[in-house]
Amino acid sequence: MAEAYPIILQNKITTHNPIIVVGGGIAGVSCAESLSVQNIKLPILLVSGSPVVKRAVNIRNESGTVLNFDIEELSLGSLTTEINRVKVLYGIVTTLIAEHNAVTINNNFSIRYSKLCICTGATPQLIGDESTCVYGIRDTDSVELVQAKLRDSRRVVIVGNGGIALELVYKIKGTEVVWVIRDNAIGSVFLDKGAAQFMLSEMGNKETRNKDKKGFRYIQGSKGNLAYAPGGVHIRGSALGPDWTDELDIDDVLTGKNIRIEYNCEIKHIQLQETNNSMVEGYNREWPVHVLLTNSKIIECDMVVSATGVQPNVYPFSKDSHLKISTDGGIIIDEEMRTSLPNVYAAGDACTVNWTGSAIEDNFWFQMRLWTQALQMGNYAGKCIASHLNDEYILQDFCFELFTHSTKFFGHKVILLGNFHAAGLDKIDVEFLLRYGKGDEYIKIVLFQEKMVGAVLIGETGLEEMCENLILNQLNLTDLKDNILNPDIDMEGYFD
Ligand SMILES: Cc1cc2nc3c(=O)[nH]c(=O)nc-3n(C[C@H](O)[C@H](O)[C@H](O)COP(=O)(O)OP(=O)(O)OC[C@H]3O[C@@H](n4cnc5c(N)ncnc54)[C@H](O)[C@@H]3O)c2cc1C
Ligand SMILES: NC(=O)C1=CN([C@@H]2O[C@H](COP(=O)(O)OP(=O)(O)OC[C@H]3O[C@@H](n4cnc5c(N)ncnc54)[C@H](OP(=O)(O)O)[C@@H]3O)[C@@H](O)[C@H]2O)C=CC1
Repeated sequence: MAEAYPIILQNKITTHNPIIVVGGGIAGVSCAESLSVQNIKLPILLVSGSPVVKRAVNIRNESGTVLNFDIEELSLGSLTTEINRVKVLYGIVTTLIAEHNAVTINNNFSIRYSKLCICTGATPQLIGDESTCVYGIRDTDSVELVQAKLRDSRRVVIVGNGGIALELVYKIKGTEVVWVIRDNAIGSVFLDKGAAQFMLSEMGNKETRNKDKKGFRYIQGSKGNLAYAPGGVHIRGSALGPDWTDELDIDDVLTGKNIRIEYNCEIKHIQLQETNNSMVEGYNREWPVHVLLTNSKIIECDMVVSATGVQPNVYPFSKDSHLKISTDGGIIIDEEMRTSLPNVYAAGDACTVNWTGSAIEDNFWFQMRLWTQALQMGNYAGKCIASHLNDEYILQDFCFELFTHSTKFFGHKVILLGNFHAAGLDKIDVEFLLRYGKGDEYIKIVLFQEKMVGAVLIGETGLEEMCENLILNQLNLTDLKDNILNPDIDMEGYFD
């Protein structure tokens, strides 16, 4: 292998082998930034396959651990002035030659590294391609393409039920949308059925049926939880077990918004008008694309947007058979961001964490491919690399103790904390506390064995700090849970 890829030391860059960071996304740039302030003498080289890089700026804490920041796009060249000590190279890493601690750039020349950090992100995992009128969204170019296509479209089919679909469905105006999801509620990657109902009732014109009392929702259960409405009206319900949302009925809420949701199905086949074989009799040639769903319906449309998740970019690194790849396609990393290859690290969407500790036990962090995690992982990878070079002990960063995500869906602020999905918990020991103010807020707190393990906070709830403290300190809430969401009691003040 070494013969096939002769190694040329890039003496122009350094007489020592640099630390090479591959990828100009948030993970790569934050890794380079983090390395630039560590106590290390080695040069730092950022290799990016794109001339435009992304950097997190104006980083601010919404509460102890909930982060928010803006994303700045800048030219690769300007990074050298923005980040001290970092050199840049516009090129694509085409081979990893781990036995020589080297990477090949553009199949042309190779550079040895002291340490390598792979931050190559992910690519949309699409159900088709442009030849079948299927489009995906990942970067600025793809957004522009989809926007342009949408402008000329009368009807679009959106498939997928995660972040992109949620944002797109909300934003599209003037084009009819048929949203195809394989679940029985929208936004299942981030939202439970109650939150989905909250979002839909915001968007649709139709009132939800006979479920609201004085502006708040009361859910029947069997354990005696409280559901509160803003303004202090409260009623005692009973247990909000994990299946409480099964009672909700959200069909057709979007009638009148030019959005139709096809639940519990997938796309089976896409047929273009040029094809002579029509799927069924009565094939309508007015529409260029005919989409056959697994529920046997046929949707006539102009285009399909596939918002169906991402696949980590691990090629060309995965050509090395010693690099362990997870079943989800990411490069497996340990607690100190190391891959299975010596001196090789990974961060951001490209990696898959293999850490012990889970939301079910005493750690409330889990991986999701998100901006915040790309930033935190890149930053921490820089610290890990420096500590290994200096032979120092490193404590895992605090940010990996609690999952936090701050975003906006359907125009509402959404904060997700800890095990907000109540994933993997024994149903018998789970309770939900709920506060629901129509159009205002939706709060769901997940208790497990009387302790808070997760929270969904939609709207301006002001509860993020209290919730994150209660999740982290695992206080027994048996005596407090009935009041924790009572808007008339200042629980934040109580815990101070
Ligand atoms: C449409 C959309 C909206 C999103 N919205 C949100 C949101 O609201 N909130 C949120 O938290 N997350 C959001 N995300 C997810 C978030 O964008 C990603 O999790 C994050 O940007 C990943 O950063 P990264 O640095 O790991 O990868 P990327 O940003 O994908 O960067 C990878 C970089 O590696 C480079 N590269 C790849 N291969 C090579 C190679 N072989 N050689 C050299 N360079 C290479 C690429 O050119 C690129 O510069 C969204 C994602 C999408 C697609
Ligand atoms: N505001 C935010 O936080 C945002 C975050 N993002 C992030 O960007 C990345 C890309 O977003 P997105 O593409 O929405 O990915 P997500 O991972 O968020 O969602 C993918 C969705 O597609 C579904 N899906 C996958 N394959 C198929 C298929 N063949 N047919 C039908 N449905 C399918 C999944 O269903 P199932 O769950 O059943 O597998 C899931 O609902 C993600 O990392 C996401 O977290 C994107 C936009 C906004």
